[in-house]
This record gives sequence, C-alpha cells and structure tokens, in this order.
Amino acid sequence: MAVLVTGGAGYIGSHMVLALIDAGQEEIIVLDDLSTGFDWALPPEVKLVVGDVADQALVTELILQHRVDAIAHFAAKIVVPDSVADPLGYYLANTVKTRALIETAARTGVKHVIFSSTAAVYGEPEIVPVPEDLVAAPINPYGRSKLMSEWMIADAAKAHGFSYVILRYFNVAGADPRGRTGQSTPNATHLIKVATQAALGQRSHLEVFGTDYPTPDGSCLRDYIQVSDLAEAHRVALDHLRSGGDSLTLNCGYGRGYSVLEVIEVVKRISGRDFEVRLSPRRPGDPARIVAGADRIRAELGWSPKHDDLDGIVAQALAWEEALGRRNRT
Ligand SMILES: NC(=O)c1ccc[n+]([C@@H]2O[C@H](COP(=O)([O-])OP(=O)(O)OC[C@H]3O[C@@H](n4cnc5c(N)ncnc54)[C@H](O)[C@@H]3O)[C@@H](O)[C@H]2O)c1
Ligand SMILES: O=c1ccn([C@@H]2O[C@H](COP(=O)(O)OP(=O)(O)O[C@H]3O[C@H](CO)[C@H](O)[C@H](O)[C@H]3O)[C@@H](O)[C@H]2O)c(=O)[nH]1
Repeated sequence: MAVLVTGGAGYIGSHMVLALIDAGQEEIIVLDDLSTGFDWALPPEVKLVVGDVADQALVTELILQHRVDAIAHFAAKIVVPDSVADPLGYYLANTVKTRALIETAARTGVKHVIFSSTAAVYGEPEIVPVPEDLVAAPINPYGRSKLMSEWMIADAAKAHGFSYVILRYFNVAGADPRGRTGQSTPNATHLIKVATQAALGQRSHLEVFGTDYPTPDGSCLRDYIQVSDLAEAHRVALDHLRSGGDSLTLNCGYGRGYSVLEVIEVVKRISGRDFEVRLSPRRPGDPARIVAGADRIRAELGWSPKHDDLDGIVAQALAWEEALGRRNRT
C-alpha cells in the first residue's frame, strides 16, 4: 500500500512525509510541481515526481505502478490576499485541478483521500470557537476554492465508493522539532514566519494589518496549530480510513485564539530581539477572528496534540528561519 502525497515538497506536505516515515509507512510517492516546494525538503528515500496534479496520464501511471491506496492532497495555492487579486488562478489551482485529481483517483480505484482544507471556508463565523457543522460561508476566493473542492470530494466519494477525511486547518506554524523541515517559501506572508524574519533582521519591519477589528486589542485573532501536530492528524486520519472508518470533516486547531499583537510580543520575547512594527490598514479578505472548535478530531480520531504551546511554536519557527538563512548563504 503506497501513499501519494501531492504538494509533499511544500511546508505542510513535507511534515506529513516525515510523519509517515516516522510511523513506518514504506512507500511514499510525492507529486509536486516545485512551484513553491523544494526537492531538498524531502528525505532521499522518498520518491519525488516533478509534475502537476492535473496531469491525469502521469497520476494514473503513478497510482497503478505503485498501487496507491491513499492520496493526501496538499498541492494548492495558499495566500488569501493573492486569491483576492487572482481569483481565477486560485479556482484553477485549487478547484479545477482538484477535480482532475479526484477524477483520476476515482477511475483508478483509489480507496482513500485526505484533503487539505482550511478554516477560511467558515468566513466570518458568528460562533467562535467554530464547530464543523456551522454552514460554511467563505469570504474570499481562497476559501471558496477549497469549499468547492470539499463538496466535490464528498459527492465523488459517494458516487465512486472511496472514503475521505477533510481536514480544515487553522493557522499552521512552527517547524519539525528535529529541524528536518520547516516553512521555506521565499516572500512568505504568514504572520509567524514574517515576524521571525523581522526578529532575525531579514526584514526591516513588520506590518500589522488592521487594528480596528472588533477584538480585544483591535488586531485579528487566529488559532495557531503546530505543523507536526497537524501532520500527525493526517497520519491518524489515514489509519482511520484504512481500518474502515467513515468519511469525516474535521477542524484542525487547538481551540484558542491569539491576536496579531500578542503573537508579535511572543516573537519579541522568545527571540530577545526588538523590531519595528507598523500599524497598517486592514488587508483584503481577512476575517476578524477565527478559532477552531477542536473537540471532534480528538473524539473521532483520538488525536492528541503534543505541541500546543505558542512559545514553543515560535521557538521552532525561529530555529528553522536561522537554519534556512545558513542554507541560503552556502
Ligand atoms: N499554511 C497554512 O496556514 C494553511 C492553512 C490552511 C490550509 N492550508 C492548505 O495546506 C496545503 C499545503 O499548504 P502549505 O502551507 O504547505 O503550502 P506550500 O506552498 O508550502 O505547499 C504547496 C505545495 O504544492 C505544490 N503545488 C502547488 N500546485 C501544484 C500542482 N498543480 N501540482 C503539483 N504540485 C503543486 C507546491 O510546489 C508546494 O510544494 C494547501 O492545500 C493549503 O491550502 C495551509
Ligand atoms: O505581515 C503580516 C502577516 C499577517 N498579518 C495578520 O496576521 C493574521 C494571520 O495572517 P496569515 O497570513 O498568517 O494567515 P491567514 O489567517 O490569512 O491565513 C492562513 O490561515 C487561514 C485559515 O485561518 C488559511 O487556511 C490560509 O491558507 C492561511 O494562509 C491576519 O490577521 C493578517 O492580517 C499581519 O498583520 N502582518
């Protein structure tokens, strides 16, 4: 039984590959077009195929040749403000290409699919922490592109007899505690990554996008989940499906929100470095607060996070950023 990991050379996918290896999964095939991923993010024993998830001939060949029983589909475009500027690009990358992949999976008899969805499907939820049953109402093209894919996967699973787990990630942060991989995208936009770069002097300053939100300090609230805990959620989801478990849609978060200003304070404290913070206008597409209702994944999969600690997440992000700086200098 082999697992096809699309987008496995990216940030979260490369942590999933490590989680699978650590759990003894023998055959792992990564399909990645390296648009934002890196071949060096993968251990040498993992087969990397450079290609597009929508290349149905290639994906069919990989599935049949390696007898793939499960696909973990990470490959996507992921930046909320970019999706506002380029909605058609996001619908192509995240919806149209997912359709092509799922069609290939259905035709070739793949049994299980794990899909990377997002808290962005909830939009501006009225209930926080947000439960999975809340009607999804995304407020940006990124969230809509992912919600459409969720619907396609659920419909196709019923029609074609595969099972799935849709994981709705909240804000993913941190790095492999053993330093094997981390978030490596140049010009990244994610708050914790940007703040650690500012702390290390790799950026001149950090902008806070919006201080007039209806939150305690006026900046946005997010639920930051450590990336290896998230990868472990995928691994237990795979075990669940392989042992005959039902299809599920689950939030991945800790159930606690931190504001942008709080995160910045933690980065300054943990790094011991001060940096310039500019208070700027709101960024398009940002919801004010989004925090996971986090009970269902524990109940359904027995998932038990090991890194639910913002200080630790920031320390990992700093360590990875320093390692990346050394790598880029050599
Ligand atoms: N980072 C977050 O906070 C976050 C939150 C919620 C959901 N997600 C989802 O998690 C998944 C992984 O995100 P990430 O943060 O690791 O991003 P990433 O950009 O590091 O990884 C995406 C990977 O997919 C590859 N890729 C993109 N399009 C492809 C295609 N058509 N064919 C083959 N490979 C392709 C890229 O090269 C990259 O390696 C995405 O689906 C994203 O929407 C991320
Ligand atoms: O330099 C920065 C970067 C971010 N922010 C703020 O920090 C918060 C978090 O922003 P990120 O860009 O780190 O993450 P998002 O919440 O926009 O989105 C992330 O989490 C979402 C789920 O909540 C989606 O899944 C998406 O893929 C993923 O990028 C937002 O309020 C944003 O405005 C800043 O103030 N300054």
